[in-house]
Amino acid sequence: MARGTTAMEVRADGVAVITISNPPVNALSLDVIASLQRNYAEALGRNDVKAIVLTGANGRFCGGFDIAAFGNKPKNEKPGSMSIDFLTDIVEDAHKPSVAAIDGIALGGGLEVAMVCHARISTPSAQLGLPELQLGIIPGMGGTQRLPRLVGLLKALDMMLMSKAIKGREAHKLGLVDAITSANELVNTACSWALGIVENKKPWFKSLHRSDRLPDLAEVKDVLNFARVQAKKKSPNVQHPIVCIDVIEEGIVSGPRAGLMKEALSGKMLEQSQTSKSLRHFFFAQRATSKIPSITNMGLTPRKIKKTAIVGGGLMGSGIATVLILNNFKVVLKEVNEQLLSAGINRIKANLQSFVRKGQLSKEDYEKKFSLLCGVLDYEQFKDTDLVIEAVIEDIFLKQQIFSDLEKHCHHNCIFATNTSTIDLNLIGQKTVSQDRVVGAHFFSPAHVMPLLEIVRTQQTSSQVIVDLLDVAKKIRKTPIVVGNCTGFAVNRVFFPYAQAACFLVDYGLDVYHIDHVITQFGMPMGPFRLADLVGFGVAIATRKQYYQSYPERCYKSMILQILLEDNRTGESSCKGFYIYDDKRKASQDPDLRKYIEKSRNIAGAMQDPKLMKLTDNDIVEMIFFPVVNEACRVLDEQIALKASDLDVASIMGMGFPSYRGGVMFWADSLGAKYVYNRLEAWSKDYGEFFKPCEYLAARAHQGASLAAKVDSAKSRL
Ligand SMILES: C[C@H](O)CC(=O)SCCNC(=O)CCNC(=O)[C@H](O)C(C)(C)COP(=O)(O)OP(=O)(O)OC[C@H]1O[C@@H](n2cnc3c(N)ncnc32)[C@H](O)[C@@H]1OP(=O)(O)O
Repeated sequence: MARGTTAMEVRADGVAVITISNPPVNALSLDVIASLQRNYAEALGRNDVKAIVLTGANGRFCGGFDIAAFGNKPKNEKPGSMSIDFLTDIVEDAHKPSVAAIDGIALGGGLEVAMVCHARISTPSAQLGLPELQLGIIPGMGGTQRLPRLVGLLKALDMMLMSKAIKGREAHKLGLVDAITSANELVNTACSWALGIVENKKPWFKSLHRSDRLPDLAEVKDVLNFARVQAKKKSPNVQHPIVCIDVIEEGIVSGPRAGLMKEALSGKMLEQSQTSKSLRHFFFAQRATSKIPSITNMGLTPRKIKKTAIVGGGLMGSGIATVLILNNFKVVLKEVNEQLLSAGINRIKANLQSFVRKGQLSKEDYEKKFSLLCGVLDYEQFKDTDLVIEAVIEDIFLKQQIFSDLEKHCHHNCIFATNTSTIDLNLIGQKTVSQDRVVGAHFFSPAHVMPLLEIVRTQQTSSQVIVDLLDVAKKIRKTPIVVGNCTGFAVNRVFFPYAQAACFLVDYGLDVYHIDHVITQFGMPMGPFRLADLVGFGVAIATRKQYYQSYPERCYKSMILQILLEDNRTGESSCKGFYIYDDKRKASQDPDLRKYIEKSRNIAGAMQDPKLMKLTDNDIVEMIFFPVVNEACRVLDEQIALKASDLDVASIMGMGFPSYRGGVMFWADSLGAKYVYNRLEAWSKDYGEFFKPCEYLAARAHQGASLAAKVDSAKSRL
């Protein structure tokens, strides 16, 4: 079956309107492109056609090249056949003008095709941008050449390197679109404009030949060199931002046709890169998380959540309240006394103000959002809430008490969610009879910033409650992953061996700061020891205990955190942990750390291991992350997570795993299950159970299958 098409209608006034139709975003699939080429050939050949208007069906111009089709392009495709031979030589150089009529979105290839047209008309709210760098590629179809010529070099760099879209109104001010009109008038306005070009009443611009908005060559060099330095600083492990800058430079220095050719050749090379494969995987993986078999395909519609409540105004509770009011939910915040309540409300104010400072919230909106919040000390206001999120400390008895109180004060459809990060939900809901309404809503700290929401269901949680929470996640702009119930759920559980592996290496002779350096070079926002400082040793030790209890056979029990804590080094909050911190929270290495490490090594009875002392940086990365991959395999085997790609999304959005490696499972698959298995197996012989590969991994290694391959034998916990 064809993936989309275009349709052409020739109007009585002589304008051929070509409409791209490929739901849901009118992506340029290979079928759409072939159909567009046929329509153009016909329109240019017909005597009754004076001009062409290009538009998209159902209020969406075009979401760009079909991302799923990258792997399907003909292998021997001539470089530039689309961007030069068709778009430039046929469409832009045609003897009949084309006008793009843009509503909804014009992204990537969508905007590129629009820029080839001789004018663009847009609705004020349409989104225009070249977000290709997010996919590990550069704008193709002439995007690198035409955008700087239409909006100027600085703005074009900002839009491309940051993958930033702009609205129609701003695009008009910048000159990227020629006129703004309503959606109803769009096609008619575009047709009149096209006829205006034919009659010489409107200019016949060819974007590729404009140079009036480009700076002189010396300035171009300066601007691009500065952009290169910034790009290397921001993303040292990827090459495509630098390639993008080089391609832009080629077009300005050697002329746009040379630029187009370099763009085509570089684009082809980047498409095949591991970075692009990883980022494309991440794109689809994010969209797949909310498709839950036997839940989201059962015809259930989400109930309307009007009023929410949070129990506990600490760091997590106030962060969750912030994200809810920011997205227009009414929030009742409950605390146990005036002092804690006002501390919670002040935290929410500070969170909102940080959005105002960044220009993401106007002062007026600040007041509007803040008015959605109501602080309380009892449950009186809970009677008409539709969703309660408990966010108190990790104390099972306290949580049980709160859940039985909720049952007394809330209506019988209210959802009872807990933000616990580790405690078994069955225990939390044990004292209620409403276990079908008990669910985990695990936000990541800071909740108003981190993009992931882990939705935890027990065997009793109703499908309706999951559908409701998925809808809330969408409304508060979080990516949800739905997981089963166990200690640590999916995200924290998968990552518990991360810190333990790092402590193991330190006990056996490696340097804390070297490990953190290697892990940040790999692409994590911070190393495991810097992260432990940030989380705080009190919390880290408490959660570690839960893992020791639940998974004793595969925990590495280092004493280092305990030893530091005993000397009042609690992490960043006390300005002393593995690092020392100045009053601006800047971390520096501490030579004194050595004495604590020595103590930990003595307790562990660990000797400097000559083999470990020879580890390369790559070995260190693998020794820290392969146990994580191993635990992820167990989580999949037990069907705590439904698919490997959910764990990829979770590792990127919850733990900061580099997106350009595709997530922890995709990365492991790029190395091969067999390789991961063999290394873990060898380490487990030398260093014990902590590294022992699980059955799921062993089976895949032996079968030569990928870690993402479906599991048949697993026992579901969902
Ligand atoms: C040659 C060129 O230079 C190369 C390119 O053009 S590369 C592509 C550049 N374009 C992009 O990066 C845009 C990517 N898409 C998006 O940002 C967003 O999907 C959007 C803003 C267009 C729409 O967002 P939203 O309404 O929230 O819908 P969203 O859930 O993201 O997408 C709807 C569906 O369209 C699919 N989709 C979106 N853009 C797509 C694309 N360019 N290709 C293929 N599928 C796409 C999604 O996978 C999703 O599929 P599903 O329903 O089966 O899960």
